[in-house]
Amino acid sequence: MKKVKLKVPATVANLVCGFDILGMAVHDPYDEMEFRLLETPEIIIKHTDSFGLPEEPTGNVAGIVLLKIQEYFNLKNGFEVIIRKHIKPGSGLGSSAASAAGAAFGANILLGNKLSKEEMVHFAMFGEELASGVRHADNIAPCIYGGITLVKSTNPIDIIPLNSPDLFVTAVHPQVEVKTSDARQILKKNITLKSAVEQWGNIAGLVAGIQKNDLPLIGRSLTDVIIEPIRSILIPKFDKIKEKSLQLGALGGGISGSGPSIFMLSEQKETAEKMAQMMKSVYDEIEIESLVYVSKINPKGIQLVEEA
Ligand SMILES: Nc1ncnc2c1ncn2[C@@H]1O[C@H](COP(=O)(O)OP(=O)(O)O)[C@@H](O)[C@H]1O
Ligand SMILES: N[C@@H](CCOP(=O)(O)O)C(=O)O
Repeated sequence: MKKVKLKVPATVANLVCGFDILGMAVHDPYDEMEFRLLETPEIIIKHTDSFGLPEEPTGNVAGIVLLKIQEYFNLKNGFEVIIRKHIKPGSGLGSSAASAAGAAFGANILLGNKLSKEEMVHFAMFGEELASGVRHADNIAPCIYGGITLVKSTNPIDIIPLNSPDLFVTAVHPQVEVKTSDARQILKKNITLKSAVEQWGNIAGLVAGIQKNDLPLIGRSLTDVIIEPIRSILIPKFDKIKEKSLQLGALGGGISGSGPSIFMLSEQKETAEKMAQMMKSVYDEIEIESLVYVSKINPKGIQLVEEA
């Protein structure tokens, strides 16, 4: 019986302007996943965390991904997965993507690395479909590839790994739940050509800034005229946190994924830590509990920590 242990990182999707196409992996928080290949065809999911997530394979994003892989390879084997989740579900930090991407990655190692990264993304997207109703890959891709990725297309899958600037990421997760599925439903289905043109400018500017390591360009491209004005209404003190972060020296930032987490990028650790303190105190003032993370962009993504 083979065993694989993984460290699966949180991800920040959208990077403000790149709805459903841009994302980055961070070092903290991360989930731990342990896989065993079984002689029998069952899929067993166990959670050793306290989030009360479904353990039946069809209700858990990891289970769905494993079922699809089992079906694709016509396997007689099954899988046992033990998940210790530290990325809170509904945080906007890619909690569902971590389990989905981790499942594809872990199963692939147990099966002798038969899948390409694109194929792992393909299977992991079934997990995102279960969580949010949509097969988006902007969290899954950076989880699997590491660093910052551009999802040029999901059909066919075309993932462009971008550079990983050496930046700090401060994230705050106020303890109000925003489900990705709900945060998608409130979005407008149509946008004006004027706002599309503005957004294209921001996305292109951000990708150019990342590739050229032009930090001021990254900062001024972290602007969203389409999604943020609608979703930020669901996040208490969003404007205040953004304004104060910029005053403290953030390059820029905004909603992480579909929220409620907010992330900010900075060059200096000191700035990142000051922002974390400020974010916590803003939520303390209004008696909303919050979790704060000071981390860096994670160029590697999912890490294999043990194989036996
Ligand atoms: N293994 C899992 N990890 C995280 N969420 C899961 C898992 N399995 C099922 N879910 C469901 O997915 C949803 C959380 O996903 P989502 O709203 O996208 O949160 P996040 O933004 O943190 O990824 C919840 O409804 C949760 O019950
Ligand atoms: N592009 C998606 C990203 C969702 O990220 P999550 O971390 O909130 O699951 C969206 O914005 O809906």
